[in-house]
Amino acid sequence: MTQAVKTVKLILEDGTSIEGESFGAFTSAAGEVVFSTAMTGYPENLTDPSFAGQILVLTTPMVGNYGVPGEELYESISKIFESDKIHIAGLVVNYYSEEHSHWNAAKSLGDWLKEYNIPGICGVDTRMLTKKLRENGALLGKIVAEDDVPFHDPNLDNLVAQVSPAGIRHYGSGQHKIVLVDCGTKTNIIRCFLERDVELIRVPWDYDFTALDYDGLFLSNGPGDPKMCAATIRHLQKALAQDKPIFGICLGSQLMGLAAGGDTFKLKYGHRSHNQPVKLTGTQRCYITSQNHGFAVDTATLPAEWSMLFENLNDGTCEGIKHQTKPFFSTQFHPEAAGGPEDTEYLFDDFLKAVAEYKATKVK
Ligand SMILES: NC(=O)CC[C@H](N)C(=O)O
Repeated sequence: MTQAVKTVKLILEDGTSIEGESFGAFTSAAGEVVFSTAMTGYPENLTDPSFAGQILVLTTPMVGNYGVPGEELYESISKIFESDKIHIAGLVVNYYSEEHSHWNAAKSLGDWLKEYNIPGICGVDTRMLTKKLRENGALLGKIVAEDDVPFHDPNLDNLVAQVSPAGIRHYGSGQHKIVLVDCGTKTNIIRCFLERDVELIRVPWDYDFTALDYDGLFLSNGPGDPKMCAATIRHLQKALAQDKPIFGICLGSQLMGLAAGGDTFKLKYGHRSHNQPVKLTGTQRCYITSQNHGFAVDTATLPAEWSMLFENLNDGTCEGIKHQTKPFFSTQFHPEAAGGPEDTEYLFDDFLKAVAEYKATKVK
């Protein structure tokens, strides 16, 4: 039996109202409407905690055709997904394909969204919608099924506190003891460390890690406005006064900028795709990177001992920072990829090399 088509609306705060067809959960949800131009990677993107509170528009015209994999565990974390649930508030696509075919597909995208009570709307001209978001900047919006819901700006919430784990967890065994401050970490960051001779101590966003015995500090990605993470910034400031290597990704990069005394600002519509070009400062070397962020460090506000490490070649914004003399660096993009290109995964090796060097100087 074919299912009856259920109509839903995508309503934006500027008054735009677009009618489409429901897939996933038939429910209403509000959030910040953002777009991604990535052509693949919806299992990874939807489970990336950085997307919490956001209604995600995918510009690629057909979505769902490779289904969603089943869950498998690796070291007690997901082997496939970027966290243990879907984090987006809603999904907007042009053509949704319930029919799917892939060697590891276990269910359809619509059934997966239903499991987590997340609404999807299809039949939307997502490229027209993206042009609007590029002109106006990101807008608040809502997917409305039967009951209306108020608009809600997720950037006013402490989303990191909502997605960060409650307790400390240990993973792996290896030469280097790394503290990972989990502001909403993607599991591929954990996988990247565990493939590299590391004992990982994963702590909540507001945990005072400075008293722990560790060799290097890592700050994860995460949702929302980095200025909400006052506790992490406070602890990070203590770590910046020391010499142990520090590496931050995305939100982690923004937190390092803020802890160093710099400022962050909201980009007009953010960077979300798997093909963002960045240039390594001081070279002509370009890397193609995976990105998902709406805020950035304002390079002009960085104190003299810090500088821009990577620059976005589309809009010139800061894609990472580094300290002039200490082993502290960050990337605004995602070197762990998942999905996206793996070209910058070597940065995990650079960080661990800095950790090994730091330990060697300590022994002397
Ligand atoms: N992926 C991330 O860590 C995103 C960081 C931050 N929430 C932003 O949107 O800029």
